[in-house]
Amino acid sequence: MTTEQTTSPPRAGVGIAAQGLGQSVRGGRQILADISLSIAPGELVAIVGASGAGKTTLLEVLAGVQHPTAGTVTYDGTAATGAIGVVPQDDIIHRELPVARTLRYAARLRLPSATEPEEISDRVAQVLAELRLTDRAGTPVGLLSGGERKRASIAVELLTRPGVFFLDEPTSGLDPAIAVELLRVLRALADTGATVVLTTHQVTDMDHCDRVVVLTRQGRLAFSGTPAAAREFFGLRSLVELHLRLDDTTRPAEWPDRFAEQRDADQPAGSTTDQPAGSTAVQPARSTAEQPARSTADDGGAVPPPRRAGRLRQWAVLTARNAEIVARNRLTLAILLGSPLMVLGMFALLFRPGAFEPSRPSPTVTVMILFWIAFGGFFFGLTYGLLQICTELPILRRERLAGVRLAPYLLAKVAVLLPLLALVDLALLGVLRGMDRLPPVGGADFAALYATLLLSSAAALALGLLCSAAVSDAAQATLMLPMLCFPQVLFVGAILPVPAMAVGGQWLSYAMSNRWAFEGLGHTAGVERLWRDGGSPLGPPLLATYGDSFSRPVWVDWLVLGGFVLLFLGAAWAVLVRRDFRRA
Ligand SMILES: Nc1ncnc2c1ncn2[C@@H]1O[C@H](COP(=O)(O)OP(=O)(O)OP(=O)(O)O)[C@@H](O)[C@H]1O
Repeated sequence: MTTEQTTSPPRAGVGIAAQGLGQSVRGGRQILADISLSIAPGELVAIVGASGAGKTTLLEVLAGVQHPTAGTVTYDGTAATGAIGVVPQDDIIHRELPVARTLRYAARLRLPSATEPEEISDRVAQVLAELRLTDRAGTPVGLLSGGERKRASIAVELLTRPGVFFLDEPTSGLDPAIAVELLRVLRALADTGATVVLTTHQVTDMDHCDRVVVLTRQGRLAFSGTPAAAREFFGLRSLVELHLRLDDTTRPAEWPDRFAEQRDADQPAGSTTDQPAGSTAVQPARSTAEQPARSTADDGGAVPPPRRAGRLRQWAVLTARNAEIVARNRLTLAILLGSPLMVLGMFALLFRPGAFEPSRPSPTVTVMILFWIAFGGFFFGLTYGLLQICTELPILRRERLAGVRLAPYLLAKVAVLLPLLALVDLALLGVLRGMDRLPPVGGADFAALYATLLLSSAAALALGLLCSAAVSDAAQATLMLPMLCFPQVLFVGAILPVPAMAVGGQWLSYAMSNRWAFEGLGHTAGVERLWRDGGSPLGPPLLATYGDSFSRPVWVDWLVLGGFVLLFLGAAWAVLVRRDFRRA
């Protein structure tokens, strides 16, 4: 670890007051009960308790990430949080990008659109120095050590210079020396005026903090005050024995009751948020005189909401970041482009040339060629989209909290994946056309075939994004694949013509984007004329079974496919909105 000097401009810390907090989950189980406490600006605070005691829940409620079922949280006396930094437990930043690039994208997403590039560079350099990561700036996040990754994760939130940080188990999984180093970084942050609240399992972390908030297994407040006061309150020489002491009672409610009694005795009537004797000595990390310029809330006004980048800027930044992630992940790129090329090779091996030859056409082969091209476009689009969101839900959650909007997020996915699909679709049609697996259509008709296929891929991409938004992980998304593909094979009208389907099937076929792609391709490829007038006796009877499938003008198919694109994207947006990244 380097020991370079850090520049830590003063911050406006935020005082937090919680009153009567309760949190219940589905089924009525209460995770937190009647928690009242106050945290002064510039304090470094550890929330401790046994596993499952509700530490993360309390942290998220204090941060405004979860809404409590009872009680209130105020920040400098107001309900508005202002700028806060939330650093989740998992290392949830993209692993492919170097640290400095990650911070640059994060800064462009989080800072107002008008921020000059030089200012962003300065801010990134400052934060790298502050978290002692300058010499790791060019290293991909995935290659950092655990402690460095944690600091990189904190650095992301530091960019906006928030007055309060919430960190969920920042020291978990770190070796003791690295954990101490990280706590020093957090101490330094608090010393610049920021309020820092963290959860921890490590009792040794407590001694680095100004205040410890102790929860019982039942999610009740057993204590809030200085580490020294905690030792006195629990009758311990060292806080190492705290967990044993908490469980060392036949009556679990004993500690919260004692704490409440002591607090009531020490506080003026009506006050329930302060500490008992011994803990009232807790001061902000800096005295009032030392406090840096405070937010307007100090003067009785509301903490101003954080300004953030506009939608267009967010879309541009997310698009650039997605493109860089894809470009840096060579294997992913090879799979994205390589698997369609393999399918193309299979088509070339499967289908003989000349099926569209007017003097001796092969009507059944033409159906299959058109169907499989349509299905190929659908399948590539679907698989491109299916893993996009579910594999980065924690990242999205974190970025939502930092003000990233869902429409730019979704459209940035489309902006990177659609050009790749356009390449693949062009290769598919161009190669098959060059190998005489398609009719020798002119430029305009080729463009029409391409437009149909690309729209079909776009609809499938949007469907993939929708499903990816709806599931919880990659395994669920993969399990959806057959469910999504089978109907797009069975109800398209290629294997069984639409007029030959049962009524239910006919209705269902309207909802299959692949049907419209298949029929649009057939119309442009001149299937109707070829079967009716070509030199195959199979043609006219086959055409009769397909009814008017290929007679519709192709723009109708385009309209329907365009409608599917909008419908699926809109639904993906709505699903993400409903997911409610703030747990209720
Ligand atoms: N949304 C939820 N639905 C149901 N139960 C939940 C939900 N969120 C948390 N819980 C439960 O509430 C309890 C407290 O969870 P929480 O994650 O806050 O505990 P914790 O003290 O941070 O635990 P750990 O130290 O193991 O991370 C746990 O038993 C957890 O299973």
